[in-house]
Amino acid sequence: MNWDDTAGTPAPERLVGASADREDQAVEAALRPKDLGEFIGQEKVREQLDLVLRAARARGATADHVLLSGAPGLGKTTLSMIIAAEMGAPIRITSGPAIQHAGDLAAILSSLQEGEVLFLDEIHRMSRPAEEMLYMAMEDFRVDVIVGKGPGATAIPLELPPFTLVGATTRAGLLPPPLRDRFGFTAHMEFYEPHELERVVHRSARLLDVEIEPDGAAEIAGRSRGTPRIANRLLRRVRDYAQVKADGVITREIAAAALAVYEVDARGLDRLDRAVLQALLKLFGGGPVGLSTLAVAVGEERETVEEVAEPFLVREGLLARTPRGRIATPAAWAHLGLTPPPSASGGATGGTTGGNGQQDLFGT
Ligand SMILES: Nc1ncnc2c1ncn2[C@@H]1O[C@H](COP(=O)(O)OP(=O)(O)OP(=O)(O)O)[C@@H](O)[C@H]1O
Ligand SMILES: [Mg+2]
Repeated sequence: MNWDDTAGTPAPERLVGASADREDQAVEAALRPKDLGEFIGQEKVREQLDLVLRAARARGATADHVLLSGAPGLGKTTLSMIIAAEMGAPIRITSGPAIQHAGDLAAILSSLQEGEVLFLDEIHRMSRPAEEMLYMAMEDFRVDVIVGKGPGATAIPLELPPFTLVGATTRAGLLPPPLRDRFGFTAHMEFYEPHELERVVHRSARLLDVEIEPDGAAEIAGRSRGTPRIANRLLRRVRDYAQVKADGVITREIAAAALAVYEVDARGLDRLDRAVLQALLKLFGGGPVGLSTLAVAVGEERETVEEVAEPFLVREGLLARTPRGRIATPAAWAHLGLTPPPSASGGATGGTTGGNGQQDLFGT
């Protein structure tokens, strides 16, 4: 299949995509660690959160509001549930987009029990009026409910029981400072190290009753882009393969063969990622080349290349965005097993073409 075939139709969820697809949602509940001890990695966050929660418990108080920030699939929802469990408190789950009006939020807040955890996912997508109501609720455990309209409208103050707000966002930078400041504790979730993902894979394999060898887990972990959700998803696909093609046991060979079928390479790049790199290297000598040109070369939308493929390539140090265009790094040549031409700039010493050095055939 050529990438062009999918143009105009919604792209299927990528095997290495970080957001949850339908299948993930169905199985994730079963794989979620239930307490801090079971939560793998994120040492700093765990240690800090453990102190915050222990101290609150010792005081017999409600825990401070917590903001969880980090990329999709790193464990924000999981951690919010752990916070409630550790506090022995019930949890109410909602999200920014679900709260369109301040009244929606008032209804939720006024029905909270004392000590309850309110998990507000995608908190950066809340409406402005709701956000302002939340400021007061977080700080003073009080909301003003507006009754009536126009000049006759009155604000009726409503006391709230103390609660813990756990906000989650993939875009901490988008939160207005007054909101960010009202959290007592902010946890920045990092991408996981391969050895941590190996533990995630072993743990999930145990829960799914799948037999896996340490090398098999390492193979899956190395292709999971630092993200537990992807590790769990790859594990499921490898399990299928092991059952159909072998005796069900996941070895390194089985994991590698299975993921080759799904075109996820040793570093976690999929077909689109590799198509972008290949075009950059083979057609444009490693760049610099404009985004639009690169997108045309792989038969994709500009946005797809920029938002779907590039972030991981940049994070992996395979591609760099420069004012003159996209360039490949030496690691990119090595990853695709290609030798850079002697003139390849790699971004270090200017381009190989005239003008601004950018090979932009179609304009940007
Ligand atoms: N530290 C961890 N240890 C073990 N499993 C984890 C860990 N973090 C996440 N997971 C697993 O990864 C999956 C995704 O985690 P979770 O849903 O909490 O991510 P998220 O940060 O809320 O993602 P999103 O931004 O898409 O909402 C869960 O099934 C969970 O089991
Ligand atoms: Mg989540």
